[in-house]
Amino acid sequence: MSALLAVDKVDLFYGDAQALDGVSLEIATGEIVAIVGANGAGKSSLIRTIHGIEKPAHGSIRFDSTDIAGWPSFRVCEAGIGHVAEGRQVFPNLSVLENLEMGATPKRARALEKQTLERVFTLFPRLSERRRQAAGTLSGGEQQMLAIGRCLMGQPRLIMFDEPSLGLAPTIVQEVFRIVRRLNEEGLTILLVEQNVMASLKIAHRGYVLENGRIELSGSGHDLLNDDRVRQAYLGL
Ligand SMILES: Nc1ncnc2c1ncn2[C@@H]1O[C@H](COP(=O)(O)OP(=O)(O)OP(=O)(O)O)[C@@H](O)[C@H]1O
Repeated sequence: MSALLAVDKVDLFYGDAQALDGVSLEIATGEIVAIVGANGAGKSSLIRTIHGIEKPAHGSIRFDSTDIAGWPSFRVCEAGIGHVAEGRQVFPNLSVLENLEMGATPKRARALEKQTLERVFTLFPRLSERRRQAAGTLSGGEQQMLAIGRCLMGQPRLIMFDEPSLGLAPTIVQEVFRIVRRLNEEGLTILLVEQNVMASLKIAHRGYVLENGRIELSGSGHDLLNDDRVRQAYLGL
């Protein structure tokens, strides 16, 4: 397996507190990989470290064979890693269209802006209908679609989703998972952090279980769904 992203022995500290402890994982081109873990296990910290928001104390993060550990976020983004952050981070006073345009910051994305915008509007017709509307007046589900659309505008090769279904109604949650799967079918590689463990392992090719900042278990989505420890701790079965 040739890894698109390879995280190797990454340690992250907040002051004296260690949030990631020797974390290693790989994602191959074309995979959906899920990260599962309890509140505070370090899932967001992992995504934020890959994205250059947090700086690891040790370890390497190789994307397409280049070590990007410690790079600032804009360079990580330029390299082709997109991040749909927790909590639907849209600019509430800007229109849908302006929010989308702001996503096209990497150089190669600017050149393709028109085509990508059409792709986003095909994927999310509601955003097209509401392109002049202020983002802050969209429903929660529409804001999540906008956050995903804005990320796509940056032409990423890998998208990291941090809790994309958090706080959304069940039908919208299904829609979010459908979109994640569709993006993957269209060729995007995906790292998915979700509190909806059942749904995320169902669509994931592989998954990792993170506990107290350490990877404790890994396997195919199917094997993890059938693992007694996962079933007890995360599925309440
Ligand atoms: N900016 C910060 N400063 C200090 N400690 C932090 C900071 N961000 C996170 N932590 C701590 O690091 C640990 C991991 O937090 P993180 O948010 O990565 O976990 P998580 O698995 O994403 O949890 P959740 O599912 O609740 O979002 C927690 O103990 C948290 O309190």
